[in-house]
Amino acid sequence: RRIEDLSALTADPVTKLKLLHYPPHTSKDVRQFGAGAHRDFGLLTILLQQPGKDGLQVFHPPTKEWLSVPAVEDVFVVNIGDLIKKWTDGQFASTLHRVINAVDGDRYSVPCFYEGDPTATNPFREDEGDGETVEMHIRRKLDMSYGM
Ligand SMILES: O=C(O)CCC(=O)C(=O)O
Ligand SMILES: [Fe+2]
Repeated sequence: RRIEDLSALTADPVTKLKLLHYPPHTSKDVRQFGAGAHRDFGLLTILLQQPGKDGLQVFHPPTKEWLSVPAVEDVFVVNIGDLIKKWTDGQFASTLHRVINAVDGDRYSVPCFYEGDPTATNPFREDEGDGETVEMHIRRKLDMSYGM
């Protein structure tokens, strides 16, 4: 499909900006994280980390290792979400990631979740796939995570 065909996806997008605060990590419990392992729901997440406050880790499936993503000044981390994974039949995989506030003191981060136009359906396929809209997808993911 042509790139212009993606315009339905970006016509009137829903974006969420979260301001996150992770207190110092004091727990000795290895099962505890600032944010447990998850994949973001939507299209793309653009994440600003506080410089020097490492803590974000992404899972690398080939080696089954968790890799640290350094928090570098003026650098954004871009995460692929579940919606892209679904719409590209897994060609672009959503990253499994988690946060542990490893450095002393508080950690702040600012993720921006770009979900796309809630009425859009799969723009990568002529037949629109299963017809699920962005809104239906996000609601389904919220239901699964929080029983909403
Ligand atoms: O705080 C971070 O670095 C990542 C936050 C995150 O993964 C999320 O809010 O979905
Ligand atoms: Fe996330």
